[in-house]
Amino acid sequence: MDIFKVFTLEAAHRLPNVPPGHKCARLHGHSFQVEVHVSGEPGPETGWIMDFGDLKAAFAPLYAQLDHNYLNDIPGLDNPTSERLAIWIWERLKPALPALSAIVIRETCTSGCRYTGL
Ligand SMILES: Nc1nc2c(c(=O)[nH]1)N=C([C@H](O)[C@H](O)COP(=O)(O)OP(=O)(O)OP(=O)(O)O)CN2
Ligand SMILES: [Zn+2]
Repeated sequence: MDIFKVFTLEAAHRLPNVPPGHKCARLHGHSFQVEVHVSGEPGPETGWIMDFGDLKAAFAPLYAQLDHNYLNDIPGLDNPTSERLAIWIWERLKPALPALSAIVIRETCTSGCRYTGL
C-alpha cells in the first residue's frame, strides 16, 4: 500500500539549457505540487503506514528551502526541470524516510513527472 501527502509550493525558475527562443528560458513561476509517497503495510494497532503529520514534518525542511524561492539559486538545482526537482527532493528525503516510494511533481495542471528512484 502507498500513502501520500501533497504540498503546494510557490517558486520561480528558468531553464538555462533550453534551445534559443524557448519560453522556459525566461524567468517565470509556478505553483508546484509535490506529492510525497510512502509504501508499507498498515500497522495492526495504528491502522496506518505512518502518520501523515510525520510525513509533513520530514518534508518541512525541504519545503522551507523551496517555497517562495528562486530554484536556480539552490545548490543542485541550477537547471530546475521537474525531473531534476524530483530527484533533488528524493535524494534529500530518502535518508530520513526510508519507505519513500515516489516523488510526483506537477509543474502545471498538465505537466509533471514521477520519480521512484529509478
Ligand atoms: N520534460 C520537461 N519539459 C519541460 C519542463 C520540465 O521541467 N521537464 N519544463 C518546462 C517549463 O518549465 C514550463 O514552465 C512548463 O512547460 P509546459 O507544460 O510547456 O507549460 P504550459 O503551461 O505552457 O503548457 P501548455 O499545456 O502548452 O499550455 C517546459 N518543458
Ligand atoms: Zn517552468
